[in-house]
Amino acid sequence: MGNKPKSKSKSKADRKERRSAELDEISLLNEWIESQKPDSGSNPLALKPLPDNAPVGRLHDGSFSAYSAATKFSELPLSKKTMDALKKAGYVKMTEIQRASLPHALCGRDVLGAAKTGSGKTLAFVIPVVEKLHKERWGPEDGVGSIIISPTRELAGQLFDVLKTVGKFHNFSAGLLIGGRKDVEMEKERVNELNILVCTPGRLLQHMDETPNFECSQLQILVLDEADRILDVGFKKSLNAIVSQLPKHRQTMLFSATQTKSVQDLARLSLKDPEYISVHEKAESATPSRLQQTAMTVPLDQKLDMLWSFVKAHLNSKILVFLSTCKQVKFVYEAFKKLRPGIPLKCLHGRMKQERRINIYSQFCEQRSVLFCTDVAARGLDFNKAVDWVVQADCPDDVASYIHRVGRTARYLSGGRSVLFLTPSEMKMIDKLKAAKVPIQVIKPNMKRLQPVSGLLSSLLVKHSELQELAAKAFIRYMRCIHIQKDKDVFEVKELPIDKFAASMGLPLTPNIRFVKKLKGKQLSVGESSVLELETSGGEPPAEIKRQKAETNKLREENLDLPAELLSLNDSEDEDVELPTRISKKKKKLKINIHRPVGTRVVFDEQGNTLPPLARVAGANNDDDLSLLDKDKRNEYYKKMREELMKVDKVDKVLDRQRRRDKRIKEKVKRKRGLGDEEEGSDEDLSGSGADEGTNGRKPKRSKIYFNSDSDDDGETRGKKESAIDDSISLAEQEALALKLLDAMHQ
Ligand SMILES: Nc1ncnc2c1ncn2[C@@H]1O[C@H](COP(=O)(O)OP(=O)(O)OP(=O)(O)O)[C@@H](O)[C@H]1O
Repeated sequence: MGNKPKSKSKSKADRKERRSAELDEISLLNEWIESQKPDSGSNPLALKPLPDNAPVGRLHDGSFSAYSAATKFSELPLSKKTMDALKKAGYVKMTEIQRASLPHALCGRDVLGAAKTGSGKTLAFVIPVVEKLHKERWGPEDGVGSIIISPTRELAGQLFDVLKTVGKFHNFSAGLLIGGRKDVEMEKERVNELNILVCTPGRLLQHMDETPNFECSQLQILVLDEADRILDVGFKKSLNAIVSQLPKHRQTMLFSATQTKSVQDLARLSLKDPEYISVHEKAESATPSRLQQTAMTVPLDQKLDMLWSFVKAHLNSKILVFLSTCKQVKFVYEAFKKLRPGIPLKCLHGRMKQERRINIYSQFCEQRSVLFCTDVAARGLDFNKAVDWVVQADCPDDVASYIHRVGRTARYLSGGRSVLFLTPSEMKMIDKLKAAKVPIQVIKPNMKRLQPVSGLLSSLLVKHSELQELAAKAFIRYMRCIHIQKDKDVFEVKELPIDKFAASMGLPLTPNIRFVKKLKGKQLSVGESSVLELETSGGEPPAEIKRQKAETNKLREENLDLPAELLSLNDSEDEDVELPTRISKKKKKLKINIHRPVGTRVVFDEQGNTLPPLARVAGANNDDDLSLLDKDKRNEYYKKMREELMKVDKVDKVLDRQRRRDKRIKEKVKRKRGLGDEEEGSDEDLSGSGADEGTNGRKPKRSKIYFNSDSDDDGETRGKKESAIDDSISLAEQEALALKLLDAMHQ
């Protein structure tokens, strides 16, 4: 007790002493930074490095060491707190981008930094953020001092971790503001106390719009990681809205492996004489030197076979597989999982709940496994233990996207390998990659080692109707994705073997696609009924809208936190889907494709649910997913089913012809009736006569019969009446026959 006042005064004195030491340190750092500023526009990498063990900081003569020539963190004018944290994390030597940009950034300049993937850009902006606020003695009452914006939630989370590492011994408050989190109300209460925000654009804008008293008028530093992505059209509106609420007087830093060079973009951010730092601009390749890159031609309908074979051949690796849409990721993941390849499988896409996304991300960091993902994982992510392979099963949108995807492997000093599957029509991508200094080698796949998976998939789809729906959606999404791609040199729907592709996914029939019209075409091989052609009746949307839509769809795939006005540009989830396995909500979706191949008619049960064509076989043996793989059994079943369906088709055609004839006659009768009215009198008379048919013994007039045939008479009467014009086979008989056949199929 007696000691208490003493220790209190001691701790007060300690605090005072610490504060004064901190102030001294800050003033020394400011002096050091100011006196040794690198020339504006100079490249620190061109300077001769300081000799080993050379003194750093204030020298004997009162001058300071030249930090622009620093190669180690310890040679930079950094606070002790930051230095200790870097040391603790094991960071000693700087990477090239860090050496080139930190001297400029530490003296408050705007920086536009570009360096290969995995080259350490994160520390190049996190250190200046922390140092700036430290030197300004930023505290909770000062509000938001720095904002770091990332295009994806996972990347924002990763940046937040690096910030925690570097700021470990500092006293700032920092917050991760990303969409998909439920605690937004709590966030709103606390966001005004945060000094550093790491966020996605949508969530930041949400706070700007909704959080009372949220303001960033004191902002010191703004950072855009993956800047070219954030400046891209998909984020344009949100970024403009954000920037309009920030003070113009601030430091701005933009980093990416594929940096923007657009003057317009930079003007939007009001950069002041930025330092352009592109450390690998003169390098031989735009990708890491330890990365081995290959590409191979894989016909679209063999893609899944190739992917399956690849996975089976690399069971001890950590593999990242990129596909172009969420639905494909879901389908391939679910289907392959059921086929148990012998390695854990995971999937990551923007439609997943945030918690699950985080779990999957951390599991993949730790485990040898295959992660199927969309471009949500393409940028910035640094999976803890090295990724061995990046497989691009679907062609990336452009060269930049390729570079970021392959950049998930061969990071920092480690090596890695990548393979790109290209359909024959996508091979032009190779020229584009080579022109952008990507050393990619085209190799021939070893077809002997190909393990076909399509047969297994069709069996799976029989058993799991939900998988059939998923496959159909994946198919449609893929087609739409190709359709909206802006680079038509590479992506062309018309070049794709659509029916074969659907079959390779195990689909019993090719789903209809709303945005395209099926037309007969010569590109098709026998057995394929159609090619897809753009529907032109409504007129093509202007290129910019198409592009915005494509971009927005892409962002949706990545589930970035988009503002509502951008989301409204999007089609609803299933807009293009006309699935045989579900009843569409909108009436107009109920289209019948009369051109579909013979034998692909869909069968419904009593509840109106469709039955997969092989459901009967599946029902016979439920124990094993692979039980339907008896080839003979399956072929026999297909043959029988085909015959039955052909019979039904035949009857359908007769019925159709009959109906059309009925219609023609009806119209004729109507026309006649028009005349008859004049001749015979009232309507009453007409209908009455028809109803009386057979009772007065007179042969009724044909027109009256057909007028009545549309009434609610029972089938028998109708049959009798119809027999008056066609005595070969009645409509009722034909319908009964059709029903009988359908019934036979159900059993
Ligand atoms: N100076 C350093 N010393 C040792 N390791 C470092 C250093 N700088 C960065 N790293 C490590 O290198 C890896 C890649 O760094 P980082 O994620 O910052 O790369 P990047 O350039 O941002 O890549 P991308 O373009 O893919 O976003 C990380 O694991 C990081 O911890």
